[in-house]
Amino acid sequence: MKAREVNFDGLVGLTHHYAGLSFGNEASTRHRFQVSNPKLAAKQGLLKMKALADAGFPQAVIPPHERPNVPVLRQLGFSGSDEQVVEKAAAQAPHILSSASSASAMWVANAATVCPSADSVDGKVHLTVANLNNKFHRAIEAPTTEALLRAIFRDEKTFSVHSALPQVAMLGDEGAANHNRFSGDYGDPGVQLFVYGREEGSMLAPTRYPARQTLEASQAVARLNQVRPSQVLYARQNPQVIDQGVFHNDVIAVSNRQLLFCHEHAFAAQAQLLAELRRRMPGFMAIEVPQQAVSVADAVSTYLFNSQLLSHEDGRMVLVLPQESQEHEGVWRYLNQLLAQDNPISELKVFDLRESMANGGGPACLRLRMVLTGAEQQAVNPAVMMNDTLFATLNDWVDRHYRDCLTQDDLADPQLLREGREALDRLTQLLNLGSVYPFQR
Ligand SMILES: NCCC[C@H](NC(=O)CCC(=O)O)C(=O)O
Repeated sequence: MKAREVNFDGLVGLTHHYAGLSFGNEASTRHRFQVSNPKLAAKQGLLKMKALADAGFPQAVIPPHERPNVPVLRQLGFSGSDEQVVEKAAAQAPHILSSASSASAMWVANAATVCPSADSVDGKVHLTVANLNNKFHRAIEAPTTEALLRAIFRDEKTFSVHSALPQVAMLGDEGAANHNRFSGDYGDPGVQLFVYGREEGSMLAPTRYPARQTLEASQAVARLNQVRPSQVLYARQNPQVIDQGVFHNDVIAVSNRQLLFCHEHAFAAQAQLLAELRRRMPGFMAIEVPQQAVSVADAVSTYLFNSQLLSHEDGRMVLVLPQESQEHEGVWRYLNQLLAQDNPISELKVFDLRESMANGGGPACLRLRMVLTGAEQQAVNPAVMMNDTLFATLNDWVDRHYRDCLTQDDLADPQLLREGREALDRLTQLLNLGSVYPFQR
């Protein structure tokens, strides 16, 4: 069986809410304190997974994390019973409770960086968990992400899961959202492009918003993942677009096989980067969208580039987009021109992901892509693979356990903590994960 790309999507957690936690992510800031609908959010994500699985793209699911994160609240000095810990945090530091309750683990493009076996020195599939150091609510994801990935990629002969880098700013790592892999067939050796926003000691950095990914982190991830040095390339993000809200590279660029679809202002020294890719990757093609056709601001508000580029077996590509890019006249016009032109993109698929989008997470943020050979696919915990049965099971699970309305004040409710644990305990059984959450240990 040929190697395929399998997309692992994050399942939205029960405490999905809008807290404005991500400075530099304009959607997050704009929707602060709005009322969220966790049930709808989870269902919107499940519908995307199911539709793509039905269209023939291998699809799997990664579960949410335990929230509120009581161990982290204890680490910050809140004490007593679990309920008292939550109650005290709500009274004394509601923003901390919000961070400890964020469902941000749903954006699994930031869970890890993946190296397929075709690119690694030891021939294993490598995953390095991201430390997400730039934001407190995201930095706390790493330990549970690691436990979940180990429960899904259990077979140590096939997979190698690496812990997150040390939690310091110099090693800020945001995972696959800043990583592109180019290849011929998926199973061919590829070129891995690591994109970073800043480098220790360098003044070349954005001034308004933070650059989350560092070169030092990217280099460490490439080492841990055993990417053959001849197959690695590093490129700096254009700091000016970071300052316009492009907090991850996947907000301004997406790639698949030999194709890079990006904005003309995505990278610093873009012309040199594209020349290098052309030199290294036979058949490389770039579609650079000019500012004149789609401005950076419109790219950020519609998430045109936070799309998924997926290959059908016959080589045709589908662009999976959020509804916001269909609703924008200019962006939609551009997309239809793109379809008519000579390039591999032959189809657009549009999804309503509004709940996630309002926190700055589009179709690409919600998935971690992995190139796997047939044997490697067999080695994945089969219970996480999306199919009719799992889709029905998870929808039913969501119906039973999720609320359809959540505000900041609700986070203080000790009942929410109990609901979450009950639901996740059930989920670990449904997905055959064993004990992965702190409350289960
Ligand atoms: N890849 C998309 C990630 C989106 C994520 N948003 C958030 O965490 C917003 C959470 C809030 O503001 O409630 C982030 O910025 O890392």
